[in-house]
Formats: sequence, structure tokens, C-alpha cells
Amino acid sequence: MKGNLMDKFILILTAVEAEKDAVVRGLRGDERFEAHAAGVGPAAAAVTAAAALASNPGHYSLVVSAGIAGGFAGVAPVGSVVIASESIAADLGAETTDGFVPVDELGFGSNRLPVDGDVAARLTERLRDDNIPVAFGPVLTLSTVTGTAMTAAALAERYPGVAAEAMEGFGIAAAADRFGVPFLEIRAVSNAVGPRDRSAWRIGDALAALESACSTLTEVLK
Ligand SMILES: O=C(O)c1cccc(C(=O)CC[C@H]2O[C@@H](n3cnc4c(=O)[nH]cnc43)[C@H](O)[C@@H]2O)c1
Repeated sequence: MKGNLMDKFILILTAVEAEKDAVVRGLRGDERFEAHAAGVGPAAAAVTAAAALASNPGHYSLVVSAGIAGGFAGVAPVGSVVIASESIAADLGAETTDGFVPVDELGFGSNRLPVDGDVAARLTERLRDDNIPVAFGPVLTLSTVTGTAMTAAALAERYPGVAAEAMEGFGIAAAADRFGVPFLEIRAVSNAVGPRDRSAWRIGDALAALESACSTLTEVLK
């Protein structure tokens, strides 16, 4: 991680207030952190992150996207934590008769953005040491929640090793990239990616896991 953590702050953005409240509980008053609910989806997340970074040059040493997510079968079960190895805008590209072509293959930039690998690795390791179920892998950002087994399978084939999907990470990663601030994504799995079954959601369990992961983050960043 660049810079000295001791003199800067960490911005954590969630989608909704319930996620922000879980993050704040996990931070336990650690004044190095600022947590805000930015709204659902990549645009709301990107606008909020960019506004914060633009109005506070040099103030933040790290920007974190945190919240609940859908977990991919065999990688991230419900109730587990996912630490992103990279952020992928899963539907940023073109549909063709030969399948999806990501924007980088179209020559218009990239649909993948990096994370702070050092912090991501240390956080993953600490969570494992604390016996918290954790997966380290790509996290997708979508504007449409996956609702069928066919789409889940297509995403898992397109992005091997994918751990989770959510709706804000890439927007925040894009703002962090634009302002040269390291990025991290922490997700807690509330549901399985696939056929829509709201009765199977475990949002309470996911928020508890999110709280625990944020508490561990404060330790890792000591
Ligand atoms: O109505 C549904 O079937 C449904 C299924 C899963 C999630 C939703 C949401 O509207 C949640 C959006 C909100 O939570 C994050 N999230 C949680 N699970 C997922 C998911 O499986 N795919 C994408 N996003 C998910 C997301 O980051 C949003 O903030 C509705």
C-alpha cells in the first residue's frame, strides 16, 4: 500500500444503510475509517466515491467497497466472506453471435481493475487464521442481479475462479483508479448466484460476517 496509513483515512462505501451499520459496528470506533452508504449500483457508487476523492485530495489511503453479495457455487458459500482479487465489470462489453466480448477486447479500455494486493492478501490470511470462511477471487460488478442457472454458469465459464457478484465494486474501483488511491472489495455472501429464491437469502448472517471482516480489517491495517 502506498503512503503512510498513520496520517490518512480509509473510505468504506456500501450500498445501503444496513450494510454501513454493520461496517461501523465492525470498525468499533476506529477513527481512521469513514463509512458511507452510496446507493445501489455502479453509477451511484462511482459518483459517491469520485466526489469524496475529488473533494479531499490526499486525504484517503484506501477506498473500500463493502457489502453483501451473491456467491458462486463451489467458491463462496452463503455466510462466507469474499476478498476481491480483482474487480470485473462483468457486462461491460458487447454481445455477439459468438458470445460476450469484453470492452478490452473491443479496444475501449478494460473491464478489470486491480485491488491493493498486499492488503487483500493480509486480510484474507488473517480471516483464515481466525477461522472465518473466506474466499479470495474475482468479484463481478453487474447492473442486473443474476437470476438463472444459465447466466450463473455463463459467468463462471467467462470468469474462471469467480467468487462473487455484486453491483458497486467496479464503480468505486474506477474512481479509486482515476484518483490514484488503492482499492479493496470486501463482500459477505447473502445468497447463491443463480435462480431467484428470496426465501434462501441470509442477509442477517451476511451482515454479521461483514461486521466481523471489517473488525479484522482494522487489525490488519494497524
Ligand atoms: O430480487 C432478487 O432476486 C435479488 C437477488 C439478489 C440480490 C438482490 C438485490 O437487489 C440486492 C442488491 C444489493 O445487494 C448486493 N447483492 C447481494 N446479492 C447479490 C447478487 O446475487 N447479485 C448482485 N448483487 C447482489 C448488491 O451489491 C446490491 O447492493 C435481489
